[in-house]
Amino acid sequence: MNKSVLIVEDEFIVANDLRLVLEKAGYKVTGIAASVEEAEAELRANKPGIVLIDIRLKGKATGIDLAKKLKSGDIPFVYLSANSNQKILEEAKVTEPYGFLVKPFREKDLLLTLDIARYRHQHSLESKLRQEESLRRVLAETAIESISGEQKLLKLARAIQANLPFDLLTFGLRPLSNTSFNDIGYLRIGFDEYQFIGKKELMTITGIKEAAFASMTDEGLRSVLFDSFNLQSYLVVPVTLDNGQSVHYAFYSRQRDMYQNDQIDLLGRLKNGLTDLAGSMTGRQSLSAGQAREHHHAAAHPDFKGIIGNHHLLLSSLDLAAQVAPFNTSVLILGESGTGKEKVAQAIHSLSPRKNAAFVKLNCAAIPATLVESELFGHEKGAFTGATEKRKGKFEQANGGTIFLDEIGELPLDMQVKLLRVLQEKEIEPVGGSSPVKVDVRIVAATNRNLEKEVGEGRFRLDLYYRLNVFPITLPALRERRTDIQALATYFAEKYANQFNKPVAAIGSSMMEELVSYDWPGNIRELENIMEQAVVLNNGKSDLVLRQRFAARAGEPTPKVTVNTMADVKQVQRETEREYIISILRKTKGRIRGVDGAAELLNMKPTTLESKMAKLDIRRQDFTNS
Ligand SMILES: Nc1ncnc2c1ncn2[C@@H]1O[C@H](COP(=O)(O)OP(=O)(O)OP(=O)(O)O)[C@@H](O)[C@H]1O
Repeated sequence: MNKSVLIVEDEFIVANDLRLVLEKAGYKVTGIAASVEEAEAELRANKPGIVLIDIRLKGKATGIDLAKKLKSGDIPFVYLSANSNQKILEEAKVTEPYGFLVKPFREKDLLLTLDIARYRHQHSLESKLRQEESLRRVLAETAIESISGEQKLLKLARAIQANLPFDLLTFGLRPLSNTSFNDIGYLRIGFDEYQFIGKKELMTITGIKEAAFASMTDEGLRSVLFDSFNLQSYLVVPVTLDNGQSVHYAFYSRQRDMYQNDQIDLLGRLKNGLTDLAGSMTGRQSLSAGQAREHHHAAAHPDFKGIIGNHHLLLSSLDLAAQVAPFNTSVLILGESGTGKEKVAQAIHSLSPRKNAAFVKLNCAAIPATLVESELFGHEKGAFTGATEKRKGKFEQANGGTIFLDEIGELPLDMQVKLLRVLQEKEIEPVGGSSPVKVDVRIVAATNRNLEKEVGEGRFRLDLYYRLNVFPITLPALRERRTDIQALATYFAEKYANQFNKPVAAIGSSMMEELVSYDWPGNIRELENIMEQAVVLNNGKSDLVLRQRFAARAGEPTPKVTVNTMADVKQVQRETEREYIISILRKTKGRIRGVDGAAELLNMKPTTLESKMAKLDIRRQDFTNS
């Protein structure tokens, strides 16, 4: 990106000061505008590398209005504001700024913010360009491959998903023919799994009768698809073939307002490739040639193995993870506790070229503030009392690999400054060390806090927030993807049955109903614990059942006294499990092994029971005389 800046600021003295600072630092100032109109005129004359925008300006339009226009023109911008209240931060956030400076700011903050903004823009642009390039290649290769139209559409579906997310992709000649309906499509059913939808499948799923196709209109078909597949938005790309025929690709999503200018522009740039592909699909190989169909039910993407679920919100997050994985870009994973942030961080590592190096985790909330620095950066022998030996910190352990900084919102402010330095300089300073050490580490951070709020309240540095927020991925709460609960519960039931060497029991229907309607404040971790407990307590002959009723019902506020935190959930489970094992041990008078021993009654291996008892603080001898 070129080092030119447009300043949009209505206070002349401030604007002039900015100009002097920027010019001294080697930037070219293309102009100073006091209002949105003036800024637009400046932009027409000169396209700057970056724009500094004051939020409140002369005239009716605000800096936020200008930002929206800059965003669609892909010009990066940084806000300047005298006020950092949360409401303004939230409004500004919607426009996805590259930085935010709170007045008054120091010269060095200004230059740092511009540096970060340029870095972010360059990285997001680079990865976008690389992806588009590879997509264009796939289109060209698929167009000349001699495979069926259905297989071609499947290839397109897989390749384009990350750039243009969809839940259903259809393809067909237009206008709809009343003699031969030959639309084909793919429904996304897993991360990399698609189900073919042809006329037959459509009739089965939607209940449309053969006769209805004769008078089917485009709108009629769309409304059937919307109802049957629970769709909320769509985008159609019409292309015209050499012979004058018109063909429509249609992308449908379960998310509202999924398709914006970005995607329309992308499709515009891909139009030639899509036209060639459409030509090859409607030409030699007819669409309904009846060739062997690839009903694609393959296992999910290998690197997302163990991440169960196919709700569209989860799949969108995994798309982002797959998209960013190959690059060194920092990633910020957001989501409530127990939603799978660490799992996704690991997947990003194993999908990256760093996969053979270390993945090192540090939970910023779990170490005392005084030890964070030496945990992260290591220390020299004698650096502080107790430092009897030189020790490598997490950054050095992760060299060449990935560091996962969990609960980044808990990092003390002085450590935030040091972390920012590592991000910029790519070097660390061990505690008590005299010289910095170069490290090559990719950072994936996670938090369940609202970082904007933390910034607004002065607990999290704005510059670090922007640097980490280069690529945010938000994981949905379990209650937002209830359709995945059954698959997850079954997965955990099998996992723990195998682990405890017990037969896999079915989940009783009333238990499943409760699981699906519960609000899951502890998300997947809570579900996993509940399933583990149900398996442990199962007698191996009947279905799994819930041992206690949930505290929080769907739609009802979580009662304060019972289960509020993960720790509460664990405590309740621990106690129930403990009570149950104790009741069995009372019956067997402390006998664990043999016929009618506690292990047999609980249908678990005696050694498993013994380790459970140790974990739950239960002593066998307490029951031998009772
Ligand atoms: N989609 C998934 N499929 C199967 N298991 C999952 C999935 N997501 C998470 N888990 C499991 O749920 C538990 C919690 O996940 P994880 O530790 O990744 O959550 P987290 O968001 O990092 O939690 P926290 O914020 O509390 O650190 C783990 O045991 C993990 O293996």
